[in-house]
Amino acid sequence: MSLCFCSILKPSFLNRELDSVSRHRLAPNPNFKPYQLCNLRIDDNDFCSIKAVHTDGVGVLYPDDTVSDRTTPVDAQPQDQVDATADGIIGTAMEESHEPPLRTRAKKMEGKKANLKDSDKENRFKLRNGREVFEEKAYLVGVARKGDNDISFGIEDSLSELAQLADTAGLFVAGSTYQNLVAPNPRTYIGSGKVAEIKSAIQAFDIETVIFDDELSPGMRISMFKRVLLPTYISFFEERQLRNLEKTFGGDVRVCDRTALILDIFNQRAATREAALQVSLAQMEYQLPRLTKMWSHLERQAGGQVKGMGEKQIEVDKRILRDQIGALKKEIESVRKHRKQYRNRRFAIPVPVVSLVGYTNAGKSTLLNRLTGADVLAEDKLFATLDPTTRRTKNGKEFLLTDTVGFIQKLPTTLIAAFRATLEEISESSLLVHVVDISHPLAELQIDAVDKVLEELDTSSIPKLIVWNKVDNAKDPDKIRSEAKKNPDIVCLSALTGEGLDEFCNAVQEKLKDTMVWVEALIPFDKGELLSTIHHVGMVEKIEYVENGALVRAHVPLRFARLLTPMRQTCVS
Ligand SMILES: Nc1nc2c(ncn2[C@@H]2O[C@H](COP(=O)(O)OP(=O)(O)OP(=O)(O)O)[C@@H](O)[C@H]2O)c(=O)[nH]1
Ligand SMILES: [Mg+2]
Repeated sequence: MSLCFCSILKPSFLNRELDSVSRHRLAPNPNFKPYQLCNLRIDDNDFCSIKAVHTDGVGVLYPDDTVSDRTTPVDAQPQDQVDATADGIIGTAMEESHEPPLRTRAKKMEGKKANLKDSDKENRFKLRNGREVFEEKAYLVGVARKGDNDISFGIEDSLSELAQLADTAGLFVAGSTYQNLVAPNPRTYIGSGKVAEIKSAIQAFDIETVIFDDELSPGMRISMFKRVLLPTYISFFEERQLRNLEKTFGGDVRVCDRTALILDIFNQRAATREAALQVSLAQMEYQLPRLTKMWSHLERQAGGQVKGMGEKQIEVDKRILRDQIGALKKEIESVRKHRKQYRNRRFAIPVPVVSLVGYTNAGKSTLLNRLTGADVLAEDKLFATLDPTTRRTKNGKEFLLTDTVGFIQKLPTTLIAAFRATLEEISESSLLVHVVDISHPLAELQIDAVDKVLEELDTSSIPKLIVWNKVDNAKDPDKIRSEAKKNPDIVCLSALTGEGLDEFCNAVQEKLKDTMVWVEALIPFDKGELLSTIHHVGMVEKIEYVENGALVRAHVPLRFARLLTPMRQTCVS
């Protein structure tokens, strides 16, 4: 019987040990019914049935290829029993504990260990987040577009970034390859010769996962409408690269693409409920078009006796998935409302908000920690930060600094869409600080990639300041420093050593001043608290104490200036 990794909600493509942790976070609502499709086995060696758990019943495909009714009731099995029999894909309802049952993990690992040579055993299990995790071997594949004159990442750079992503996801990169093509092969992304070469590499290196640098086509049916309007479409059915490659590589080799890898990292790293919900939404939206034909194996296996069943099942799955997407969107909306209320409360005290944006690993969190004494995770891994953190700066003038999720080239649009709510922080800030890792050989391309995302987020009206970070790590720091001096919008610093931080704070103040309005107001003595707020949030030029109060000349945020209206004497904006 052929196996089908057809889990709708299989949250992690790679490190399954962490799956349950994330899924538990996704179940804050008891009415939020989880369901997965999973491969079950009855003994240690053989898969005996494919079981589909739905909200209204279970469909089971037995070894003799007969198909049960979908309304077969679910056997109430203890969680750990089911986990132990599933092929690494946990297939039952969520439980309260964040830890997968110890017995299950031990059993899964024992199985893997047993298949390894002694020399491999010690090296393949790594401690991650206090847990022993099996480190899968990955092989990376890319396509260099011939005649592509775009100023973008070269294939080798793109593959080395993919290797960093794989490392962040906890994979061991055993090798990589690429092919020069005018356009990716619609059936298999790469040519047949390359496919054969990768097959040999899979055997030679004992590869478990092959990762492609671009998003592989899921195999969507092209509608008649598109066919008529867009005759350049290659065929009636867009080829299914992912499934074709899986079939070709065969066995247990998993095929995934850059988007799936990024989603997996996000899934592992989502630390708050909002982030977990957003990642889950992105995963479902990524999965939806990939459900096509997933069930066609049922028709084949049933000898064509249940013609149309696969098609029907896809529709059912899609409907369920769409319902889940709808429910998730509602949950995200309610979390978002909460966040908005919090933001509004924050706005009541009109301290300017400065958002740190930039390419992943540029040093945003390190800068936030330096300036605010926060303790945000900052490490040499991609996508260390997923949730925005806002803190008040400690030195000199006050402003709120917000750390945000990093960007990357080829950022999946599903992810941008899912994180749009979080990224609202960016579009509502008074100033954007674009943090660049100036020591990175591809700094310029990274700047372009970030600018592209910022454009998508419609931030053109917000003033920007550019920070050239990691100057301590640059090949020629003096040259960088003198280059930066030539441009008033650029500050050169090192968040690690502290060099240039004062200049940075001054530059932020100058930029913020441009966003403020000039006021001259007479503050009565009994409104002393207004005077201290002006000191906090604005820039006071002069205070004169006169008979009936303090005459203040200052730059203040527009919202605060409105509060001062009754007391203003003259106003030049
Ligand atoms: N040499 C040097 N290293 C730095 C500097 N700033 C940050 N780093 C290092 O760069 C790595 C990434 O820093 P983070 O602050 O996590 O980067 P980030 O932009 O928040 O990354 P994401 O959250 O993944 O988007 C860490 O290992 C930091 O120690 C710097 O000024 N100099
Ligand atoms: Mg960060």
